[in-house]
Parts: sequence; C-alpha cells; structure tokens
Amino acid sequence: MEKSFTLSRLDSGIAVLTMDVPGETMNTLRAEFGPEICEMLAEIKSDASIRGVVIISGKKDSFVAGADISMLDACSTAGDARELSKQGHEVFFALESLTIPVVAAINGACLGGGLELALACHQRVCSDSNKTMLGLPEVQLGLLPGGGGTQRLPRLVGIAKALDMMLTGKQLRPKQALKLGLVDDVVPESILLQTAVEMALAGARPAKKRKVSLVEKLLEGTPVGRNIIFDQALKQVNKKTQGNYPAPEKIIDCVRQGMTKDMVKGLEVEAQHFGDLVVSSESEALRSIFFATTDMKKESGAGDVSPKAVNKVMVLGGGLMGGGIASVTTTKAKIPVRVKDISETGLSNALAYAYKLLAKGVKRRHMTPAVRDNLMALMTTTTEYKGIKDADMVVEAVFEDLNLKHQMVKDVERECGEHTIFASNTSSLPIKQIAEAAERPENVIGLHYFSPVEKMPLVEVIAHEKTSPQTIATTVAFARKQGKTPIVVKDGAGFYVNRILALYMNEAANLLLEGQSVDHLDKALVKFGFPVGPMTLLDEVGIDVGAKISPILEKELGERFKAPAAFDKLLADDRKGRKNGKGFYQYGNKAKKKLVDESVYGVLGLTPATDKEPRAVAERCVMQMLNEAVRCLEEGIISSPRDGDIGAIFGIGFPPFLGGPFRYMDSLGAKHLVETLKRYQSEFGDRFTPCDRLVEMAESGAKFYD
Ligand SMILES: NC(=O)c1ccc[n+]([C@@H]2O[C@H](COP(=O)([O-])OP(=O)(O)OC[C@H]3O[C@@H](n4cnc5c(N)ncnc54)[C@H](O)[C@@H]3O)[C@@H](O)[C@H]2O)c1
Repeated sequence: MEKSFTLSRLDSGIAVLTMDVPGETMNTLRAEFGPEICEMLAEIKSDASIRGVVIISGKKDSFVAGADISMLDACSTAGDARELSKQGHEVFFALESLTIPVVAAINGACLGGGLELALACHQRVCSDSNKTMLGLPEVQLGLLPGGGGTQRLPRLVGIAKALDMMLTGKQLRPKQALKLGLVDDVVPESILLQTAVEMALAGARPAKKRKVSLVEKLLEGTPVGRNIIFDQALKQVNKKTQGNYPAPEKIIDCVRQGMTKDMVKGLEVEAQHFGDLVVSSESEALRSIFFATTDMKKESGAGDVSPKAVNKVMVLGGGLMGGGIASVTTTKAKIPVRVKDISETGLSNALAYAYKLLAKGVKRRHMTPAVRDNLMALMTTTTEYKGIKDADMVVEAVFEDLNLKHQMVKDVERECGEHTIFASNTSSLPIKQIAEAAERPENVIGLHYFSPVEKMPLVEVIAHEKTSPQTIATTVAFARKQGKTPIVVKDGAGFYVNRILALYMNEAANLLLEGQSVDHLDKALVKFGFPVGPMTLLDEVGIDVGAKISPILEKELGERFKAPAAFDKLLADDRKGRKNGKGFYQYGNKAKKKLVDESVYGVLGLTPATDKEPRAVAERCVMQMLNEAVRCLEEGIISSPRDGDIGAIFGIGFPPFLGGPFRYMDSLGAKHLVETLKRYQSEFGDRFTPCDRLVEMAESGAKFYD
C-alpha cells in the first residue's frame, strides 16, 4: 500500500516529515498512520545527524482536516473505540518525547486529530492563508478529542480558553490562534517551511509566554478557582444541551480530571469517555447527518443531468426574503444580482440587508473593507425591467398573491431569455398553479428559503410535473453556491417542511387551549431538543402568517390541518407576534428574562396551568409531526427518509441528536408509534389516525433505514 508519510533530510540536519494521503484531496487521520509514524520516528531516532523535525502537509488546502470518520463507524464496541484512542495517545506521546525539536508547519485546515497531532509537536507555526483554520470540532459530532487534545490544549492555552474551543468546536483563524498561544508564529505560506526549519534549528526555544490576565491567573492557578471554572462551564452546558448531548459534559470531565490529577489520569479518562461517545446514539445520529449532507453535495437532484452556469441573477421583491436571497447570492455565491422592486423602500431594504451582513464580516475581521465594497458592487437595483435580459435565474419574492406571481412569470418570459429559470419563493402556493401562466413551464420551479435567509441552511427545491431536469439541476447547484443544503421535494401544499411543522404547531395550540401555559409548552419542547418552543416560533413567524397558511393546508390536505378556532381571538386582538410587539410574549420590556404576556390568557379565556408532564406535552406535538412526515414519504413529497431527516433538522431544528424524524421513528419502532397514535386518536379524534405506511410497518416490523 502506498504510504502517506515521507521523510526527507535537509543539509541543515532537519528531517522533514511530509503527510500526503494518496488519492485524496485532503489529509485525514487514519488508524494506519500509527505504525507509519512510529516507523518514521524509529528512523529519526536512529540517525544521530538529525537535529530537528518539521511536520508538514503535501496538500494544498489541509494540514490534516480531521480524523477519518468512517474509522469510527468500524468500531462495534466502546472498547474498540477506546483502543483507537489509546493507540493515538501512544503515537502522539512518542512524537512528543523526541529529544530533538519537533515543529508543526501548518497550512490549511488543521482540525480535530490534525490539531492534536500539532499539539504533540514542541512548536507550531502556521501560514496566514485564509485556508488555515485550527480547531477541535469533535463536539459537533457528539464526540471529544480522543488523541490527547483534552489534555494538551488546556496546558497550552489555559483551561477556560481550551474549554471554549472544545465545547463550541469553533475554528480559529491564524491571528486568533497566535493571540491564544495555540501557535508560536504566523508567516506567509511562501516561507512556512523555511520558518519551521529555522525554529527547529533554534532548538528547544521556550514557547512564547502568552499574556495571562490577573483574573485568569487567580482562577486557573488555584484549585478553588479551577473548580469555579468547571462548575460554571457545566452549568452553561446543561442549560444549552438540556441534558440531551453527553459529549460536552464528558469534555469538561476529561479536563477536570487531567488538570486536577495528572495527564496520565486525564488521558485514561479521555479514552474511556471517547469509547462511550463513539457508540452513543447521539454521536451516531450526528455522524449520520454528516454523511447524509456529504452525500447530498454530490447529487444534482436530477440524475445525470449537469447544471448550467448561473452568471447573473435577478431577485423580484427586495423585502424580508428578497433582501436575504439577494444578499446570499452576492456574498456567498459571488454572483451579480439585480434586485427589482416596485418601491424604493424595497430596494433600499435589500441594499441595507446586504450591507449589514458584510459590515458584520468586516467587524469580525472576516473580510477587509475593500472586499466588502467589491461584494456590495455586485448588487444593483431597479424599479424597471432594465439590465436583466441576460439573467440566468430569476428568484421571485414578491407578496404571496397568485395573480401577482402570474404577472411576474409573464414579465420575466417577456423581458428575459428563453433559458431563464423562474424560481418562486412562495411558502404556500403550489408551483403548478404559478406555472399555469408560463409559456415555458419547464423553466418554472419552487425555491423555498427560510427566514432569516443567511442563517437557515435549508432550501426546498420544488419541481412541478413539467419542471425540466435541467432546471432542477441548475437550481440545486445555484442553491448550493449560496451555501444552502437543498432538498428536492414534490409540489404540494406546504411542500414538506411547513406541512410537518403546521401539524406540530396546531397541536401545541390545542394544548394551550386546554390550559397549558405558554412557557410550560415552550420549555417542554426545548427540553425535547428543539432550539425554541412552538409559542416562541409562532411569535417569530407571525400569528397572522400562520392564520393565512392554515386554511390553504386544510383545503388541500384535509381537516387535520384545521387551526383551533380560538386563534381568531388573537387576531381580533391584533396579536401578530414579534413583528407588532404583541404576541404570546412581551416585547420591548427592559427585563433580561423573556416574559409571557399574561394578557394573552384573558384574550383566550384561559387559566394557565402546568399540570401536564413535559415529556407528554412534547410527545403529543412530535407525534403529529412524525405521522405527517411519513405521509409525505408515502405521497412522494420527499423522496427518501434521508431527505426528510435533513429537511426537518435544517429547516425546523428537529433535534439533531435524534438524527431527524425518520431515524427517531426507527429508534422508537413503528409498533410503538402506531400504538401511541391510536391512544391519542381515541382521546382526541381522527387528527391522530396513524397513516397507512406506519400501520404496515408496524405489522411487518420494517424500518426506514437498513
Ligand atoms: N417571511 C417569511 O418568513 C417567508 C419565508 C418563506 C417564503 N416567504 C415567501 O416569500 C415571499 C415574500 O415574502 P416577504 O416576507 O419577503 O414579503 P415582504 O412583504 O417583506 O416583501 C415583498 C416585497 O415585494 C415587493 N413587491 C410587491 N410587488 C412587486 C412587484 N410587482 N415587483 C417587484 N416587487 C414587488 C414589495 O414592495 C416588497 O418589498 C412571499 O411569497 C412569502 O410567502 C416568506
């Protein structure tokens, strides 16, 4: 087998160990590296003329981008994974124990196991390239750094900063890494190797002392202070994870044990916890999401059809959604956009939207003012159809009105080229109906974004019966360029995401009307793992918007979508949610805590209670969502359980640690689901009727995933 490491000797007496995994664009850490590195270390040790070692990558974009995750899937027990961690400890310890200086020369991604390798070196220098990023992102996959990272990082940068890096998984740019003391120097890529060689030749120069504040000294320098840090971290973690993710707690435990006892104990605990986490259902779910999104990136959405280039875009409507869509098109996809609106306000809104995002980038030093200005220059505005003849893609985000959308289709067919794609961001109108006004319906497609556009990763790409495969493939590729994860769904009221969300929200509303308090409901669903509760979400989306969508869904999909009638009372009270400062919660008050607007109970004629178990509250709402997700699969709205999982996680925030609705249903079993739904059906009626597919699965014992 071709090797990943080569050792070359420079005249100066420095040995250069180059990592270059054959046949891959990125270096990833693999189990077979262990023996290879040990072989190289033996060679280095046996050669007395070698004065120092530089470890560098042969790849353009990565030092080491992390560990190869499929290596973890090969572990069938916690013991296997523990062994893997221990092997890593041994190799990195052997490297660290070399008596000659070892310097890591880092260019490109240095993440996870890659950073742990660099931490085992005596010094680190990195390039100032914007490809260079350093971090320990394992927590995002429900894991912890199992190659000694939980021990070496706090010893290098301090406990609080190390915890921050490991608990968030954040990636640092070169200058941030230097400031933190994670690297000893930052230099241009062209002199990276030379600098590393000079560092190795200079010998065991004591690491540059990083600046330590008095508070840090007091806290980290005493057992009492350290305990305060660990207890605080634990408290924050529990608040954030609601106890649903075990990895952060285990990271804190590794650091606590290692820093209060010793490194040997710390490594032992690290291997122990690493093993448990690798086989935990939470990490398996998070890894499945990672693999699903990686696979999806390779799919065109339309079989073998290749996308056409999109070099110019027009956005119709510069409101909330249009402003966001235009912004991600220029800032992420770097494609020129012309925004058309009938009002100057819409146009200035779109420009302000983009500028605000870019200004944030400058403030955080992610870009220079010159880059900001160049990106701003990609956006132009108009109130007339001018300068759009050659647009390859038009995204419409005008008011939700079928006649207006028809007008837009006609305008675009008249003003743009024959190839121009017309993508509608409608949230409720069937794309087929919009395409009825088109002479070229094959160019018409749905492209459904979520608000706020720059933050929400999902888009639904909706093909109606006549949408051409070419239009689908081009739209999918365009959305990906905007940094989105697209799922291709079939045309139908509410598409996928809003359809499953609507039933979940209705059930929460039913519980409210049965007397459960607003914050009790929200807390129950947050505890279940959603980022926000349903009442908060309804305030954000707009109670009026919900009221507009419900009848459309009810008409197209049936009685189960009927919103509770008492909600009309909220609208009669002009309660729209955050947008008009009047909803379930108080807005504009100075209190730091989010407070329920208690007057809402009076409007609904309720006395709030909290007597239902949070678990039971969550189950009732989630059951509705699960049952409807299966119906969407049954009807071909989504083409696979995988798309259903990704859509729900990225579009609604369905708890990632459960792997999405379909993986969650597999863990519960169809039999259990049908029994639960039937129990609710007998109590609350037919809206809980289990769908045919679930009933069949309950009988056959089938699962959604193999
Ligand atoms: N708001 C959301 O959360 C959300 C989410 C997904 C999809 N959508 C959909 O996106 C679309 C836009 O929603 P929004 O919230 O951005 O609305 P908005 O009211 O904020 O913006 C609509 C804009 O369209 C402009 N407009 C109206 N007629 C026009 C015309 N003839 N030509 C050009 N511009 C015109 C208006 O001046 C306004 O600036 C709707 O179809 C909505 O259903 C909204």
